[in-house]
Amino acid sequence: MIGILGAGAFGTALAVALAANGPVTLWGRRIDWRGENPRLPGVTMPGAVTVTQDLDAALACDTILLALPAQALGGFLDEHGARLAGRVLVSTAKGIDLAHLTGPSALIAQAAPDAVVAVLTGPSFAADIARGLPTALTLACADAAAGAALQTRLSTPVLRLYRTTDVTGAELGGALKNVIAIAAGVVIGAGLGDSARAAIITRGFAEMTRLATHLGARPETLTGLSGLGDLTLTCTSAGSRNFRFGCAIGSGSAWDSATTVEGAATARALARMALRDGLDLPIAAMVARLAQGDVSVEKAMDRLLARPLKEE
Ligand SMILES: NC(=O)C1=CN([C@@H]2O[C@H](COP(=O)(O)OP(=O)(O)OC[C@H]3O[C@@H](n4cnc5c(N)ncnc54)[C@H](O)[C@@H]3O)[C@@H](O)[C@H]2O)C=CC1
Ligand SMILES: O=C(CO)COP(=O)(O)O
Repeated sequence: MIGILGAGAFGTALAVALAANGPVTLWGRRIDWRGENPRLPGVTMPGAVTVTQDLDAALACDTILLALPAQALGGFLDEHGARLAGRVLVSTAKGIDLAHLTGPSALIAQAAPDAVVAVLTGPSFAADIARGLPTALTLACADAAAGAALQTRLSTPVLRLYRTTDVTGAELGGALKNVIAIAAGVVIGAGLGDSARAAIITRGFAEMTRLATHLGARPETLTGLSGLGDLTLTCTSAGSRNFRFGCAIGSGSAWDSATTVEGAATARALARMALRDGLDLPIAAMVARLAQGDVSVEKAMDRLLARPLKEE
């Protein structure tokens, strides 16, 4: 049976989609809604989904999807990680943990060393998945046989999973694209135009590839759904919270800090990793400063444009 931890927009959307394959237990720490999750308005839960605040019910499942935000995952695992032993654990968070400078799969593997750890990522808005719109994702698992079994188990007629053993590449693609989506939003919010956005996407992709391959990812994973695919979606759609957050920075508009924006903390993590490893990640470093209000949009653009001219 499938359990999902985290009854936010994405956990709820996955529960709705996977209910097509059988019963699903969806756990949230505070379920103060019935029938329709306010984080996913207009979506009714199928009968095959049990929504619960009882963590034991979800932990009784053999396959568990962790749909908590990246910066919340470490705390959750500190408290409950030992109880995840022996399960198949699928991370869906798209971020780098600021405290440990690692992706969610490493945190999970550390908390539950004997578990099979996989990553589900790729271009997919929760609202699209919940509405049953066709979606293609990447399922990454270092254990090829376990990955193939999961691929079958988590695919539905409209949710098409492609598999890879490159967990590092798949996970980093999903985390890093959020940072570039903020940058793309800043460009659009500040009225700098579509040409500048295309430049940010392309140079951002170069940064993503530089860091991911440095950390052991296969370059071709970055050009797949989890990298280029998700980068394209989030840099071009107002459906993305990271992109909208960037737009708000660029236009000087207010932003609701309760909204999950994974790219802000991940940009800070990347800035630290760049320093640690001597890497050049100028867009990520600038996003980190913009997200914290440490630099104006004008200064950020001036600084990026004033960098020495170089080969592409
Ligand atoms: N919303 C989307 O379209 C997609 C989201 N994702 C990823 O899924 C992850 C979750 O995002 P969303 O569900 O959209 O966020 P959300 O903001 O809708 O929901 C987050 C949920 O996590 C819960 N939560 C936060 N801290 C917690 C803790 N310490 N213990 C237990 N529960 C906690 C919150 O109560 C909330 O229900 C993120 O990493 C995001 O990047 C991935 C693909 C698509
Ligand atoms: O990861 C996503 C789409 O693939 C969702 O993006 P946002 O978190 O920016 O809304």
